[in-house]
Amino acid sequence: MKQRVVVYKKLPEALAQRLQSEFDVSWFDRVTEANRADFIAALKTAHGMIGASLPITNAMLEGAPELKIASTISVGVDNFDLEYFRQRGLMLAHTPGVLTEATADTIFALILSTARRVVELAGYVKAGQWKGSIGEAQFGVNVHGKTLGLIGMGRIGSAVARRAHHGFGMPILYHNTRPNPETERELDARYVSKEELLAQADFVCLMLPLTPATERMIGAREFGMMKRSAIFINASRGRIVDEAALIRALQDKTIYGAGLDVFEVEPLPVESPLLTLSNVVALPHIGSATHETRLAMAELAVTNLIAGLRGEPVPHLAV
Ligand SMILES: NC(=O)C1=CN([C@@H]2O[C@H](COP(=O)(O)OP(=O)(O)OC[C@H]3O[C@@H](n4cnc5c(N)ncnc54)[C@H](OP(=O)(O)O)[C@@H]3O)[C@@H](O)[C@H]2O)C=CC1
Ligand SMILES: O=CC(=O)O
Repeated sequence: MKQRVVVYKKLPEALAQRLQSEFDVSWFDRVTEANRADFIAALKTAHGMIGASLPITNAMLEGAPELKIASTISVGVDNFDLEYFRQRGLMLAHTPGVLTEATADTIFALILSTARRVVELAGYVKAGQWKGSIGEAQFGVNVHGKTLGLIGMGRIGSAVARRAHHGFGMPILYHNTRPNPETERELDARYVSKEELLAQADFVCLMLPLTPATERMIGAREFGMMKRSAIFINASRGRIVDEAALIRALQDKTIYGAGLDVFEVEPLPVESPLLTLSNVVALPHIGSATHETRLAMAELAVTNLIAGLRGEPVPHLAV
């Protein structure tokens, strides 16, 4: 008998066929309130599941006694309770590496567009407000030569630092759980405490996983420690930041601006004050969203899933 798989994100046709040829598959392009009960019912007999962008609760998995592996099409694994996976002996696979460069590109887009007010001023042109030569009211701030502070210098953080160091001559400060001497040598980066980083950096960029230790790691106290000219960049997870404190810091001009790809609640509610602030660039969680990268992520996630179900070594296990 074929093993059963539940897919909860639309997959490219070739990958869908790869799964279909080997497994008995239940397909959900995405899970909504309308089909949530069907999704949970499908899990009851599933051996494997693959998808993204959906919090998978322990209650959903309690009803899935045959489950061996969940394969997420993301590097972040915060949609799962890792301790539950460990206790049940379930595998959780993810997609590190293949999205590193695309996500670093997005972060650099946020750095540049926030500092140079690209989105705001493109809107000014489109609105027909460009009537004469621009003046100080439209000036931004330099990126080249400014200090980049990275909280989280892992795969993506290092790729951002490489762009900053080699392309923009930016001195790099970083803060991890521990120093990384190799990265320091390669990028001439300096390991500092979180407090020193917040006080010194012109751009404070978060590139961390969301974990119990990082949840709400940045709040009013931390914004208060940043330079008034600092630009805050977050493309890791919204819940690492106290969003109400961020909004206050931006409204009060405690900091200069923010470039954000992630939010406490996604999609960002249309009534969020963040959308009314001209010193904010807000993106719809597009860190890895290029055709090439999303395909590579889906391919890796399918490879992880198939390996797990065949009892072979899984290339990228988070648990
Ligand atoms: N916006 C988007 O679309 C995307 C967002 N992401 C997010 O980015 C995150 C990072 O991805 P990636 O770079 O591949 O992950 P890595 O594991 O390579 O890097 C994470 C870094 O965070 C550091 N870190 C973890 N916990 C702490 C802590 N408590 N204090 C200080 N530093 C800490 C780690 O330091 P150490 O090595 O010392 O443990 C590590 O250097 C993902 O988990 C995901 O949430 C990823 C892709 C796309
Ligand atoms: O947010 C995206 C991820 O891959 O994690």
